[in-house]
Order: sequence, then C-alpha cells, then structure tokens
Amino acid sequence: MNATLARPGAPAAPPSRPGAFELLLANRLSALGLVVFVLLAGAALLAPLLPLPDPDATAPANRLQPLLSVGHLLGTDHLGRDLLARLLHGTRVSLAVGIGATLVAAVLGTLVGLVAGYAGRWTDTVLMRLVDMLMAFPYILLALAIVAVLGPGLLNALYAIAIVNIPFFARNIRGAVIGLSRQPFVDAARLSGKGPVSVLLTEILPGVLPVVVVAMSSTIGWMILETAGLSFLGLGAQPPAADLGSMLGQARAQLFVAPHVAFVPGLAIFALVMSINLLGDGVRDVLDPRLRSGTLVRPQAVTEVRRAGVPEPGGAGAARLDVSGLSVAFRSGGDLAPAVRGVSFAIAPGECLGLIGESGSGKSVTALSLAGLVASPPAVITGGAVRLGGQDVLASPSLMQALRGRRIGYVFQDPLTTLHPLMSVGRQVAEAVAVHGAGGSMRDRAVALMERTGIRDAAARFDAYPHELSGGQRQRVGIAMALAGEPDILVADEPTTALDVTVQARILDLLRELRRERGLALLLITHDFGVVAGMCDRVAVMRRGEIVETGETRQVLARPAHPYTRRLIEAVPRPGEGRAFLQRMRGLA
Ligand SMILES: Nc1ncnc2c1ncn2[C@@H]1O[C@H](COP(=O)(O)OP(=O)(O)OP(=O)(O)O)[C@@H](O)[C@H]1O
Repeated sequence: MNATLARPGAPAAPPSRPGAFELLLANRLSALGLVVFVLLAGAALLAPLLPLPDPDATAPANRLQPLLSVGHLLGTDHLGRDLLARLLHGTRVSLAVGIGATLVAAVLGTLVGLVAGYAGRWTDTVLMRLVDMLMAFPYILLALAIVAVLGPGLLNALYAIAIVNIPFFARNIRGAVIGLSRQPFVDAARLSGKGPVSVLLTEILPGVLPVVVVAMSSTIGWMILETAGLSFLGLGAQPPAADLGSMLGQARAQLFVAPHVAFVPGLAIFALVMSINLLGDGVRDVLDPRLRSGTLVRPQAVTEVRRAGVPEPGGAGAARLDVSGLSVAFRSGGDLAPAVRGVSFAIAPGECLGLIGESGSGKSVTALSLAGLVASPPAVITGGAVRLGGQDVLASPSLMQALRGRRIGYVFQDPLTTLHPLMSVGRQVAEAVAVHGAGGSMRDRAVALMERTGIRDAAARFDAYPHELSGGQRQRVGIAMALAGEPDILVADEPTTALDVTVQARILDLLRELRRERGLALLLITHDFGVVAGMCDRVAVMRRGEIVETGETRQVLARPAHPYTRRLIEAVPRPGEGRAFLQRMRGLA
C-alpha cells in the first residue's frame, strides 16, 4: 500500500479523485481486455492499409498451407486464400455487425423500456407481453426464423441478432425507469408543468443512460458470438466475403487435415469476445461512483485498522468506554483524507455523553468507528485505541465483530432505511435476539423487547412491516433491536432528528429510562442543544474531525470556552428573535 496520509492537524485537503481511464487501468483484467481489444480492433481497422494479399483471391495450388509458411504467416484455407488477411478483414466485419446490432437493440430496447416503464398500465402490459413472447423463443431459432424470412446475408443477420436482443434491453431499462419515475424529483418536474415526453427525455433518460451503457458493454461480445453462430450456419456473411463465424464454418471440413484453419478464427473469436467482456466489466465498474473510492472492491466486514502504535489508556479508570487518539481517514485513489483526527473521550456506566458539531464534523464516523462499522474500503482507522472495560477492540477484526450488538448497540437516525422493508418488524427484532444467542422463545423475547420500548400492542404489531408503522414506532423497533444483545453502551446517532417534537420527547424519555434501569452508557450524537441540555451529563464539541471542547454540559452551554462552541450556541434561534437572528447569522458566516 502506498497511500499517503495528510499531515495530522492540517486542514482536510480534498482528495484527488482518480480519472475514469486510471480506474479502468487499475483493474488488471480490464486493462488486459483493453490491450487485447485495441490490438485486435486496431489491426482489423488498419487491414486495408497493411501489405496483405487480397483476402478473397483464391490459389488452389497453395491450399491448406501450414502456419508460418512463406508469404502466409497463418497459412491458407481450402481455396488457398491467405488466412491472416481473411482473419483481419473478417474481424472488421464481425466487429461492425456486433456493434451495429448492439446499437440497434439498445436504441429500440431502450425506447420500449422507457415507454413501458413510464406509461405503466395497459401500455406496459401490452409491450411487456410482446417482449415476453420474443423471449419465449430459443434465441437461435428466432434468429433463424428471421433470417429465413429476410434471406441470408450479413445485414439481415444484424437485424435478426438485434431483434433477438431487444427484450434484454427493454426489461433492464423498464426496471430502471419504474424506480426513477417514482422519485420525488420526477414528481417535481411533472408539477412544474413538463409533459410526459419532456419528463422522459430530461429527467428519466439521463438516469437510465448508465444502465444502457453497462448493458451494451456486456452485450457486444455476446452479439459478436451470435453473429458468428449465424455465419457458421451459412446465414450471415456470404461467399466470398468472410467474417469470423463463416471462416470457422468453412474450416469444419478440414478440421482433421488442417486444424489450424479452424483454430485461427476460433481463437480470434475467443480473444475478441473475452477482451470485450473484460473491458465491459471494467466500464461498468468505472460508471459506479462507489468504485472510485474502492467501496465495492473486496468490502471488509470491519473497518481496516492501520495504526503505528497503541496509545496509553486515557486514565479514566471507571470508564466503560475509553477512546484515545482515534483517527479515521478515507482512501481516495492513492491518498488518505483524514475525517477524524485524534479524538479522545470516555463514558462511565450510566453516563450520557453528547457529541455535537456541525454537519460533516466527523460525529458519525467517530461513532461508527467504535465497532468498526465504517466501510473499508474506503475507510481506514489510522490511529488510536477504543477500550471497552480495558480491552482494545481495535486489536483484532474478530473482536470488533464480536462486540457489535453485545457490548455496543447502535440506534440510527432513520429506521426506515435500516429496517428490512420485506420482513416484519417482529421477525427483525427476533433475529437480533437470535444472533445474540438468547435462550427461550425468540418471539416472546422480541415481543417483550418491543413492549419495553413502548410499542403498544406489541404482540399484534409483531407481524407489521416497517412501512405500516409510524416514525416513532419504527424508531422504537430500532431501539428494541439495539437492546437485543443487552449492550453496555448505546450509540444513538441523531435518533430523533426525523421525528416531530412530541415523538422526539417520548423517545428521549425512553432512552433516559433505559439508562436508569440498565446503567447503559449513552453516546448521543445530535445537532440539537436542547436535546444535549436535557439528556447529557457531558458534551464534546467536534469541528473538522477534532474535539475542540469537552466538559460538563451545563458549564459548556453556560460558559463555552472555545469560540466555535460559542458560535454553534449562537446559531440556535430563540423564539421571537426574527430578523435579529438572521443578522447575527450573517455576522457569523
Ligand atoms: N464513505 C465516505 N467516503 C469519503 N468521505 C466520507 C465518507 N463518509 C463520510 N465521509 C467524510 O467524513 C467526514 C465526516 O462525516 P460524518 O458523517 O462523520 O459527519 P457528521 O458530523 O456525522 O455529519 P452529519 O451531522 O451531517 O451526519 C465528512 O467530511 C464526510 O465527507
């Protein structure tokens, strides 16, 4: 690993993002695909300019010359035609037909998918049933039937291959369109007065284009193969013209006397299709922004730890959780951009520590790093220690994994995004109970937990799905799941931000009760000074990845020592302030 880490304490410089071509080359198989494809396609394109014999000129006296013969590097076929010349000219034809068929199928399939997905109802039903009928035929039979109607020839083979592949594009695009057309930005475009065609072209098409490109990149190789198949059967390229499939077909008769005549086009088809497929995989990956930071490359179950040493404990003897010098960075290309720098704090049993700071200051990354929950790549814990009862949890990935849920429970901001939409909430709580190996009936334990978190009629609500519950009820389910492993520490990341004030008050009451009852240590992340004042014994203020001030809540709120804390407190509007607040904000900006 040759990633460079920005100097500690320096402002987080925006990491340099690798370009698309750099990313493509970083994937070794795709780079290999690119090299092979460029060599083959380049040689094929330049074929008319190269000093090669006429690919169609026959010379029966020279028939079936072996490889490396004088004047014929790859030998000759059964009519004495130069195999290298025919191979390069044939590759041109195969490429042209493959790419042409892909384009035709992509345009028509995208059109069908756009209209069916957006219009819905009977238009969707009719179009999709037609597509299903196309798909219900074995593709080669369908292509044969189309060529039989249109007559043999390369252009007709192209049409046949394109038609056979329309369903693939139509189905993919329809799915993407259905997802996009229910997005609020599409509703906003409709409300702004845009007509269906305009919405389709300006709002939806840009969203599905990456899907089309990915589908095309993975189909070209397949189309070349299908074209070769039709030509092999004598339905594509007609003599004397050659494409890779017809060369293979004509070589069948000499397979035992001169195997190289079949081997040469066979190998070319293999190399061409493999190179395009590898390249297509690379293109697909490059189009996914998460791959730019390596998110989808070998994801790890816990955050990667690469620290030079382990700092001494913070000295808070009775601490349940002791974090010292925690630093976390995000990998981007060859750089590591720091997000959390040297953060230290401790929480005693039954204590509540509030972590406060502006958006992007590093609160969530700090909280998630405690149990190694930030995804690697791109995250790396670059320093520090997280001690639970004196044991450094960053010491091993298995330790981090084992402590999740059992010692540290998490409650997230929006349970709708963290609960499984297709599983009943009761089952999800029961699964959390089962993971932590509690005895007895899972259902009873889950219902008891749901009751404890204040879900009324918990037994009846067991089979409800997340979308059938209110925001407050969902958050209670989230808390029930977090409590399933009976953790000592609960990390609540803005647990009430998505809720209205009355529900917010009830959820905060519940957290207070749980602290009292179980002696839970609570790390509460929030933007809200009111919540901090009402809940937390101590508060730590974060700014640009560092804790700039920490202390007793009352003291920090009444007499903030750091100018940033003062500014944060001043940024809280007070009832009746009106314009004075806006003017103060302008002064702070
Ligand atoms: N996956 C990621 N890749 C790169 N950078 C990231 C990633 N996740 C977070 N960051 C960066 O880490 C920094 C801290 O983010 P974090 O989510 O901890 O902020 P926060 O204080 O919790 O903000 P908010 O209150 O808005 O949730 C930000 O600069 C953010 O851009």
